[in-house]
Amino acid sequence: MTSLSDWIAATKNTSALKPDDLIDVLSNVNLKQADTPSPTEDAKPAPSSPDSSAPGNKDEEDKPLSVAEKSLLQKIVRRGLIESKQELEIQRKDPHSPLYSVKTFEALHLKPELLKGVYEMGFYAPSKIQETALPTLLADPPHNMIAQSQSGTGKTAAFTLTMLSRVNPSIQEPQVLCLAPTYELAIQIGEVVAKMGKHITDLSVRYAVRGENLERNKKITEQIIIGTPGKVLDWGLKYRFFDLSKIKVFVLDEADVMIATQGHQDFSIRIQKRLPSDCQIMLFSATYDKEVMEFAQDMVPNPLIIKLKREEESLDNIKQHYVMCKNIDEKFEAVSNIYGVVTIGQAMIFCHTRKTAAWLAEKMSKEGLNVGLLSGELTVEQRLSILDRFREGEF
Ligand SMILES: Nc1ncnc2c1ncn2[C@@H]1O[C@H](COP(=O)(O)OP(=O)(O)OP(=O)(O)O)[C@@H](O)[C@H]1O
Repeated sequence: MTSLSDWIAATKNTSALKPDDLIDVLSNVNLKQADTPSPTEDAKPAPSSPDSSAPGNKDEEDKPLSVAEKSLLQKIVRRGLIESKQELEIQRKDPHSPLYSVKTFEALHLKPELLKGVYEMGFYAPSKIQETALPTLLADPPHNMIAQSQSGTGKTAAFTLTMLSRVNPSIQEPQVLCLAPTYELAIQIGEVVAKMGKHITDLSVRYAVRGENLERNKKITEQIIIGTPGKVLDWGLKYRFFDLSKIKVFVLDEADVMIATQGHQDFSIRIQKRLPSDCQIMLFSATYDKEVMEFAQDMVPNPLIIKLKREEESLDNIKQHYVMCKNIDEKFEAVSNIYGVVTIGQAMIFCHTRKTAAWLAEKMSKEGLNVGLLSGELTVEQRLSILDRFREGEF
């Protein structure tokens, strides 16, 4: 069983109250302020509790999310940029290459149509990782790079910018190859390419993912291929739909997810071996443990390695409270009391089991609140849709 502080994980827009006023109001609903994160609560659930029907508890049957699904959800949840205050750790294999960073996109001397695309996406200044990565990625001769930083720090935008600045739209053949671990992640990258490259004329992208097929003896004319390793290997090596030796830029995104997916690592290595020696290779990963590091170093010769330490979530402006409840009905009462005294714009309530979540959602809906249910039985697409609707303020 969990306490209310597990239920009420994040609330925002708690009316116009100042934090101290809020504490006063909350004390009236018997909330205690926590010195430490959520206390444990041993109280047994009342008979009416959905948790009490343990034997048939469907939550035990929850299929865990795959690494790729987690990564996709994280990408969607974190729509905005995470601006890190952490120092970058930079390792250079080539002692002669200059180490510098830029504070503006203009300083990168991008093609005007590309700069326009960047600005239209609302990017006014490079993110921390972009400041250091971009001058190196865009330098001539090109440098290889391994970059590790958590999701949302601007890696996709950094390699997309590099792909788009190196591609020659007047040549109708693949010059840029980007590998992603899943169909969904490939599409996400394609969307960024489309937005950022919107003003580049004659540029097109071909997805090499499940469901995409080509007639034998066809040649791909799109300049950028974004795909999953198996399909790309088939198209490049087995069917020769494009010439791997003409690739100028090779990106391997989500390397940590890649190695967690059966077969992807081998396929990626086989693709990499067919690339020309002057091809620029970039590898990105949210984590960088030993296995990822070994794979990265196999894939990327002579790289600049950039690592950005994970940003600790700051709790400075978040006050935590808890209510001691004997059972789940008391918990519901506590939630209702809070809703009774504070105007809550939006809230996320985390429950211990999906059954509890469904029960609570139904009870709250009956009280006239707009509630969305997000739990294990939904597909990734359904979850994304709920998150989108939440973001749009529907709940
Ligand atoms: N320089 C920037 N200024 C403002 N927003 C940015 C900038 N760079 C990226 N973003 C935005 O920040 C979010 C995260 O960026 P991006 O997807 O490139 O990060 P990432 O490290 O690849 O994370 P993920 O793996 O989750 O995609 C995106 O919404 C992107 O549009």
